[in-house]
Amino acid sequence: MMTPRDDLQLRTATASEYEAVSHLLARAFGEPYEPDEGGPGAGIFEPDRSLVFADGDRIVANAGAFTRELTVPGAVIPAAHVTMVGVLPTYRRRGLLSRMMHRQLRDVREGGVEPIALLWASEGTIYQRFGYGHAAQRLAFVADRRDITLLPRFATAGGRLREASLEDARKDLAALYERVRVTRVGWSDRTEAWWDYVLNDKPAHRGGATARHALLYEGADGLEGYAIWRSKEEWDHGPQGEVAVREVVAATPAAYTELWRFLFSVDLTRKVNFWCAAMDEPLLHMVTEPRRLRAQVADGLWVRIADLPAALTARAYSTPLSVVFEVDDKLLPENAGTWRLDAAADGSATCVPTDDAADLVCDVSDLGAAYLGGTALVALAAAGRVRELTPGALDRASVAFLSPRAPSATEVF
Ligand SMILES: CC(=O)SCCNC(=O)CCNC(=O)[C@H](O)C(C)(C)COP(=O)(O)OP(=O)(O)OC[C@H]1O[C@@H](n2cnc3c(N)ncnc32)[C@H](O)[C@@H]1OP(=O)(O)O
Repeated sequence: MMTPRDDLQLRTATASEYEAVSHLLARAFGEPYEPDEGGPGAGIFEPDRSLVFADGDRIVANAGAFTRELTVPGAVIPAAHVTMVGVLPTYRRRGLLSRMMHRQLRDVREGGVEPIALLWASEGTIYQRFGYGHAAQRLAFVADRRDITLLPRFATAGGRLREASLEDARKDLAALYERVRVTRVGWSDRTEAWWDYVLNDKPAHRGGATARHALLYEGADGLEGYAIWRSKEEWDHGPQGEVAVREVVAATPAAYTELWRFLFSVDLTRKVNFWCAAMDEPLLHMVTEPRRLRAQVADGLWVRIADLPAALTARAYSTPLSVVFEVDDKLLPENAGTWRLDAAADGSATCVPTDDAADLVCDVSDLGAAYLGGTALVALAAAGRVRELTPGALDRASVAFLSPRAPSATEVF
């Protein structure tokens, strides 16, 4: 590390500093800076949760958080959605990120409302040192649509597809998303300001593709699913266009089938690109040759337990469980120690300090990784991260922590 900048003071931002923070982030990410005064980014900015370092009148580092709900196994909970983290290139490796992360986690914990923090990492290597665990992987695929055939059992389901502009469809999209997101672990709530942000489709960001369209599927009882997508024209001895899928939200299997049947059949296109399919993506079970989806595993959500007993009792478990964890947490020592977690069949759970002998030994990042029910404790044990002291405890805890459907993430925040 270069000489630490202990002289710089950490403080929260003011509302008028949004552009200065955006400018800093553009520099840190190596992106062109685009003023967004009054734009969708400004609408979701939470200055009082934005921790900044200023050197004189220049903001040189920022770490923010959004106040949102997150669906976790069996519950919807408040969770700090950590975001907009950046340090100016000439201030890097002087400990500024570390100071922001320590303060942010302390604030989240002492706020007493959000038992966990979560984030998307620009690089996985950054956040594990602060106790984040990899909680939701995703699948990204770019398939040649000519290779993708639905199994014969997926005969046309009936219903109706219609296309609409994002603006016209917005109310319908929001209503359906709200219905579905509470059933999907890893999905966050969306206020009106969030819909402005999610549906923002600046021409400069389209890379030569069309505007985004909404594709809506209606069954006998009304709207059952939608997709947001765009296409890009390309020619090379014939049509080579691409369909880029932003999100697919379906309340019924019929909606899911018909939306994807359409997306895999757009005239003059060859490639279908979807970057945030779930690890248990249904398409893998719907097509004749799953291999041809060419799906690749990528990281998605990283979770940090801020308040261990609050977090472990906020979610539900797949089976009743009684287990004693010995947990290490260097950054938030209140989480460290030996805890008994009891989960009952009715979904309630208690988590209290105990003097009983531990069944399992782990780091707080392992509980973060397991929190959404997508990373099995048994896999973390195989990796040498979780240690079993009582035979059988690992399997029992592992099964209880798992979520029936894999957690997934719909949007980078
Ligand atoms: C949730 C989000 O917003 S993700 C976006 C994160 N931001 C970016 O990727 C933008 C570009 N990068 C940056 O702005 C900065 O390099 C940051 C924010 C990643 C790191 O900020 P810094 O102030 O340099 O971090 P800091 O000096 O506190 O480093 C802490 C430790 O992490 C390590 N570290 C920090 N960033 C990285 C990295 N990108 N790769 C590897 N190690 C890293 C440092 O080497 C240091 O290790 P040490 O404790 O063993 O010495």
